[in-house]
Amino acid sequence: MIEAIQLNKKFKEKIVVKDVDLYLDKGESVGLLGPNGAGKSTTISMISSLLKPTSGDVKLNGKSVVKTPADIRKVLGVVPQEIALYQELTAYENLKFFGRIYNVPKDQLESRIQRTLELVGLKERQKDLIKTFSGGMKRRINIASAMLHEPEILILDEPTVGIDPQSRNYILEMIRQLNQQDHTSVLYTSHYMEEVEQLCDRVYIMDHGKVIASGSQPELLSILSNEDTMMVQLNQTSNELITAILKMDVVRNIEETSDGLKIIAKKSSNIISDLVKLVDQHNSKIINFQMENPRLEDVFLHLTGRTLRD
Ligand SMILES: Nc1ncnc2c1ncn2[C@@H]1O[C@H](COP(=O)(O)OP(=O)(O)OP(=O)(O)O)[C@@H](O)[C@H]1O
Repeated sequence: MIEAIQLNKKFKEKIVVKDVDLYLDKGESVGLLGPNGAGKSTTISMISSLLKPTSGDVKLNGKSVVKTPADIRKVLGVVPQEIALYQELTAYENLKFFGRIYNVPKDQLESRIQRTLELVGLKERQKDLIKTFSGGMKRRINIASAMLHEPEILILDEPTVGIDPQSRNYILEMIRQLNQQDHTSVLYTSHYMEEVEQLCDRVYIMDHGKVIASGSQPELLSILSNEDTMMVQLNQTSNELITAILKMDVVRNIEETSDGLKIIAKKSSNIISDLVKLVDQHNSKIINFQMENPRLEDVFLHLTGRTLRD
């Protein structure tokens, strides 16, 4: 359906997106996961024809979007990172305005506004001014405005940043429904691993402007098939002990979390006994030990040596 081919973007001499290949098939939910500044927004701006690539192309059903941007705008709804609403107008008035911009036929505008308000759960608040809404509610109206022309494809740029957990869950559930029940294709950017894990069939992991890994979640997790992730709780810990664990041959990473030490190590049969000995030498004790299932965050760490939030 949509295909990005060798997309590149330079701002002055700075390369911000490099050789990005990406596709989104009909009905799919695809995630673009990467830390701040990875180039996600720039990539989707090029895909949605808002920004011209320095080189490369984007195709919609085989036809160049760069040459004929009008085609993609008809089938695409874009929810940008910034909330773009008129604060002094009501939710209803905002949607009416956006409906006209998106060329929604006049005789369908009213029913589409009511349907999208229902979708985002704000029908009861339609007569209230936007300035009285919480950040999460504004975001929901922003999503509604991108849905008025009933797009086949929805692109969302970090739609849950800076909003309360309740609105966040609401938005995630709403996007899931749009994808699974209405078969809207979704391209979702985020630096929250959990959201991408929850929503997306396939994932592109971006870092420093490049796609560093892509595939279904099981495919991406298989990158870690030679590693074990374990959560270890100690009765007491010290910097010396953490440094000593990190120095163990098989240990690749260690992170202090609220649940204990998260240790990533090369698969080995004697890691547990070696760990017990080391902990003992430092006059500490393991009070809980658990093998963890690897997650997308660990894939990113494995590939870059950093966490998504570094
Ligand atoms: N118009 C611009 N001119 C110059 N540099 C830019 C411009 N737009 C983006 N950049 C730079 O390009 C890099 C990628 O930015 P982009 O917004 O695409 O990243 P992102 O992954 O979406 O991150 P974020 O979540 O922080 O928006 C950043 O270093 C950013 O400063």
